Amino acid sequence: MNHPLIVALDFSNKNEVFQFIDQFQDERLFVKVGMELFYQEGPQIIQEIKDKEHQIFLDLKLHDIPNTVYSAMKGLAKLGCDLVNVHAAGGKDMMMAALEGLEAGTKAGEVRPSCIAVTQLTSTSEQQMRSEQLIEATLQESVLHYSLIAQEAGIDGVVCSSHEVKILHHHLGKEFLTVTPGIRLNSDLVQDQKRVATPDEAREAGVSAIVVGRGITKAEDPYASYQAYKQAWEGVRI
Ligand SMILES: O=C(O)c1cc(=O)[nH]c(=O)n1[C@@H]1O[C@H](COP(=O)(O)O)[C@@H](O)[C@H]1O
Repeated sequence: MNHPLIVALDFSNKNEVFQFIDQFQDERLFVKVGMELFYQEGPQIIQEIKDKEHQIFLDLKLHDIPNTVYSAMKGLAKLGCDLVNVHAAGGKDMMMAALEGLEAGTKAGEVRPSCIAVTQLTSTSEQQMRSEQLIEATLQESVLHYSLIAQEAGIDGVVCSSHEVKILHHHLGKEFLTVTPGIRLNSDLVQDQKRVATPDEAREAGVSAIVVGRGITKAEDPYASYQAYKQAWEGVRI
């Protein structure tokens, strides 16, 4: 993965999606289709976006028993996305089933989508994690633990916040993908996110890909905002 800035297409219908995408005539984007859009427009939205030659992260965060996740991933693999995800809390067997489903559903001659596991949502604080999930470890320890079981299951990487990336690199190596939402420019509102970072901080932490939604899609000038995020994210990578 070549350090993409992934734009979260959190829109409720395809008119809004294409109004947004059509502003980027000269750019091949990496976009994220999440639950809001997928549940309302269905699987055909994926092909319509692919027809415009954009790369796709299908973010449905699967979390169910291994058999169900296997079958769901087998179906999703046929859509030909670049990246999909599961919740690491579903467990190692479930993550292995997800990968087997993806292998089974990928068309001959095509590469299976990369699969990453959500560790602790970026909208979760350490205090919430402790009181609501009854996890006594620190948030970093919990993210590291989920990442370790994801790696043992053969998963390609994780979704976490930029704050946990250095410790993941230390224990899991730099090849293991780290995809971080909760990205904000200093001038942006934090909204419902808890563990946020700027694009520069994410780059300095060595993040593989950042995910940006409202900071771009709800900006007065989405194209200018995308360019501002991209510039900050690309900076000078070491
Ligand atoms: O899996 C994700 O993409 C995800 C995981 C996570 O821990 N936090 C998180 O915010 N996301 C997604 O990343 C996007 C962030 O959007 P903004 O907060 O608007 O930038 C949303 O589409 C979320 O669904």
